[in-house]
Amino acid sequence: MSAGVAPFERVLIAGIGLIGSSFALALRRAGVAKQIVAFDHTPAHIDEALHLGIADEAGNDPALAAGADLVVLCVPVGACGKVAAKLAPHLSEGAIVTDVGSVKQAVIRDVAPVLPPHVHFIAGHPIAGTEHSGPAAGFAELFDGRHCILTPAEGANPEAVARLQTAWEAVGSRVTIMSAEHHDRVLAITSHLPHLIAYTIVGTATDLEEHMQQEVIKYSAGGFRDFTRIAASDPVMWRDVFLNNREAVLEMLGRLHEDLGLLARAIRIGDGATLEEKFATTRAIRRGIIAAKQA
Ligand SMILES: NC(=O)C1=CN([C@@H]2O[C@H](COP(=O)(O)OP(=O)(O)OC[C@H]3O[C@@H](n4cnc5c(N)ncnc54)[C@H](O)[C@@H]3O)[C@@H](O)[C@H]2O)C=CC1
Ligand SMILES: O=C(O)C(=O)Cc1ccc(O)cc1
Repeated sequence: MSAGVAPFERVLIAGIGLIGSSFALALRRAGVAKQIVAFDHTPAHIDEALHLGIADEAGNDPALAAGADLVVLCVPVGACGKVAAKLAPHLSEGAIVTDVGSVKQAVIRDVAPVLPPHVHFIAGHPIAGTEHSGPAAGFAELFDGRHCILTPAEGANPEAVARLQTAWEAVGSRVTIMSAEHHDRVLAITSHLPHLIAYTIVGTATDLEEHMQQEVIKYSAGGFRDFTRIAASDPVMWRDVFLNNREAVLEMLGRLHEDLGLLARAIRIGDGATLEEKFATTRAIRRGIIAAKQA
């Protein structure tokens, strides 16, 4: 049991994929959930969650939410509103409802209005994941040492926010609280745009003629390999991220276009000083990230 954290009686994970199953396993590891139940619409995921011992009960009946004091929406961003509406009639008085979606303003827009007034909705996003999906991809250590951002609405119940924060800390995360708008702008540049670039570059390479494709695979130990890992991420999840964080992603994409234009010009006119200066700056940023991780 995690020191000082009162366990939840019944935790409902709605969407027992990579993040849902990892959270369930991490809660178990921390001993902060007496009972874990899974709600999902994929029969194979329900079976796997039971078979792998991720959940004590699992099914596609929204009444599974009855009696839960913590409900975690772990479905793609575009499905959060629909799933919350299904669970809503079964939610207990005082339950904390949260989510793990990669976009926050759209989830809050879709979920908050469909919930009854007797629950506490606090949106959240663990900054931890992989390119894999489904219950079998989950692991208890996923959130260890990783950030988790909570974006409570103004006027959210402070005890509920604190309780949710202790749950994320119990599973190993470092919690930060910020506005949903700020979250969406920060994640647009740090996560959403990098995924868009990876999907694009792998797609562009694949469009090249057959003999080049073989060479792409053969020499993919270079930087391209990292892009292929990211570009293997779940298509539905990422479709929903881009459709639901449209404004911030398009703003960052515009800035990227401008910077790419400057680099293209420097290459065309042989301006080595500009290229070197740019690359020296980005190297310092990378080293700063590594140093901050080690601190
Ligand atoms: N994959 C990643 O690296 C990260 C994902 N996230 C967020 O976590 C959420 C879940 O992502 P993953 O766990 O990666 O996805 P996943 O594809 O592994 O799991 C999603 C689960 O939700 C179920 N589901 C989908 N729509 C449903 C519906 N309408 N009703 C009931 N069940 C439904 C699916 O059957 C599946 O079991 C997404 O919102 C994503 O933005 C957050 C951080 C990292
Ligand atoms: O696998 C990777 O490199 C990731 O970037 C994982 C990830 C994907 C989506 C998120 O919202 C947060 C983390």
